[in-house]
Amino acid sequence: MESDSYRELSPFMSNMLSIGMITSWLPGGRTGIFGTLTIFLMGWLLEMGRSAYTWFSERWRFQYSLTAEFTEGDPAYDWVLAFLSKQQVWRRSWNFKISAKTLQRKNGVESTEISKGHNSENAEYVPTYQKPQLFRWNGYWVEVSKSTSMPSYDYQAERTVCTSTIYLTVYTRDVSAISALVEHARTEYMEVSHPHVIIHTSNRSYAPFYWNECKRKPRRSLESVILEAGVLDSLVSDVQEFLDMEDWYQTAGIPYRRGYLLHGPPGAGKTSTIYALAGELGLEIYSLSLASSSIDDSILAAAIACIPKRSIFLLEDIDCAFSRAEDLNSNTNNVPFGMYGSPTKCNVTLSGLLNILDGVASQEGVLFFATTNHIEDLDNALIRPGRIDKKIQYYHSARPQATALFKRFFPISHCAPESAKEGASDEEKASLVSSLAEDFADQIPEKIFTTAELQGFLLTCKFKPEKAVREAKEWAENTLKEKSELEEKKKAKKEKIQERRDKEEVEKLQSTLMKMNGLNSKPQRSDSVATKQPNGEETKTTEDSSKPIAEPSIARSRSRSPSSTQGSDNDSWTITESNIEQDPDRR
Ligand SMILES: Nc1ncnc2c1ncn2[C@@H]1O[C@H](COP(=O)(O)OP(=O)(O)OP(=O)(O)O)[C@@H](O)[C@H]1O
Repeated sequence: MESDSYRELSPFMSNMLSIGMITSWLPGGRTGIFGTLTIFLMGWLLEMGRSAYTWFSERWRFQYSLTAEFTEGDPAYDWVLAFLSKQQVWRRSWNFKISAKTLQRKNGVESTEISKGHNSENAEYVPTYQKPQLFRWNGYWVEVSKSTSMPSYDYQAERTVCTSTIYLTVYTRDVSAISALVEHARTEYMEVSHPHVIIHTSNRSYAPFYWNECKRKPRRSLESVILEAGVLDSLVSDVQEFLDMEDWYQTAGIPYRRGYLLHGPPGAGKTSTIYALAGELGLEIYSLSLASSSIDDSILAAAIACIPKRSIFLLEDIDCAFSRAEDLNSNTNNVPFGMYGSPTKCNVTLSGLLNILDGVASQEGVLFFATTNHIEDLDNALIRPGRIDKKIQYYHSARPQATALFKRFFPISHCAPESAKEGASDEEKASLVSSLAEDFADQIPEKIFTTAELQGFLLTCKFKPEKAVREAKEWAENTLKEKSELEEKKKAKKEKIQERRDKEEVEKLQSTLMKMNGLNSKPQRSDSVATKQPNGEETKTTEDSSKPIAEPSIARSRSRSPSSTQGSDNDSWTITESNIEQDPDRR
């Protein structure tokens, strides 16, 4: 800074000199070298004063202030944004970034405050803090400023990205002021976030990794997730116990983390459970999909390294990563992308994931949640205790779930059954809804439909419980029919694919054997002996030229893979070279 002032001095001096020269020759100006020198001296004194002020103020600032830096992507960045919004620093802001309100978290200021009664619910006002602003907090002067990195193009996300950094300068020598401010910011952030569940995701596929997407969803109550009795309570108390027992884990020398696997049919409520749990316990979710080809072991390790303590790390549909390889290999040529057997490729290796779960790359104090529709496809090593500590199975909807869902859809506060008598009390209406719920459950075959399917049907009968009961049977029959037709189609398609695979495999093996035969017959030709005929002509004879080339037999065998704990059978093709073996010359 000091040297900068001196560097600035020489152009300043030459400017003063030229101004002095010009003014001295203007009409009425003081002529001569004396006038020029006076102006030059005055300018020089002013500049020296300015430099001295800068020098002293910078030294003072350096010694009596502390600056904290918060970079976008780090959770503390969000805390500080929420804190600044609460401090109303934006009231002195010159710049706002305005965008349509979406689920995306942007830490905008309260729209009602900024718009003073105008309807601005649809827009989000985010102060940019591009110019430094000073405010008082807890008896300290604090200055906020922000810088944004040069834009770079993210090829994966196909858009230009910039990273912002917020600087908070607290004018004090007390370091604890900064930590108090950060803690205060975090508490306020939790308060602001309370009505929502915050879900962080990322589409960055290169270093430095950070969770660059943040969404908020309205909190979902635990009661709204309908599961078998006791399942949710036991999960919530398990998670709560884990969060309360950090000391015990440390004393016992056990890694402080816990893994949960939620498995069962799609639409049974696995994701809903995790969101409701996060809302109940005030935890943030960091979610990744291993189905994305941009994620590899190093990205996964970096991702988990940036997750703060007491958060949920969610890997959805974990089976997509390591299983179904057979399916994927089989038919990538002819099936459109996104359909059965689509060529999605996961770059995360099983050992990479195991390392993360084992703690080599994992973060202490993080709750790991994985969901899958196919637990049978998962490697046993992945789900052994220590990596997955609690497994929860989800089922198709049973009768109690169907009735509970019906009651949740038709609360008497929102709809009165048509069949209720005029002037019926709330109790009477409630008991009527309960009996309608039983009638509804009578129409629905047990453990066939998922809760999501039942929810889809009930949505077509909003505010009309009687209609739902009337139409349930027909809906169930039609849906079952559709399902079985779909299953048939899928089966036929699978068989076709399998047939084609078999054919290709046979052709491949046959051509390999033909080649082997060709190789085997070559040395025999070289064994051919040249014999001289009495007439002097040389003739070549091959030892077994008369023997027919044996056709290999190809048979399909089923072998049980020792690594497969689920006992899945592997189809494999073997070549039975019985006829080759019988013929020692062919070896
Ligand atoms: N047990 C349940 N209780 C309440 N709602 C449910 C339940 N199961 C499913 N739903 C509803 O069905 C929809 C899908 O549920 P959700 O995403 O939780 O299922 P999932 O098991 O995670 O499915 P997938 O395996 O496909 O991810 C949500 O709208 C949710 O409200």
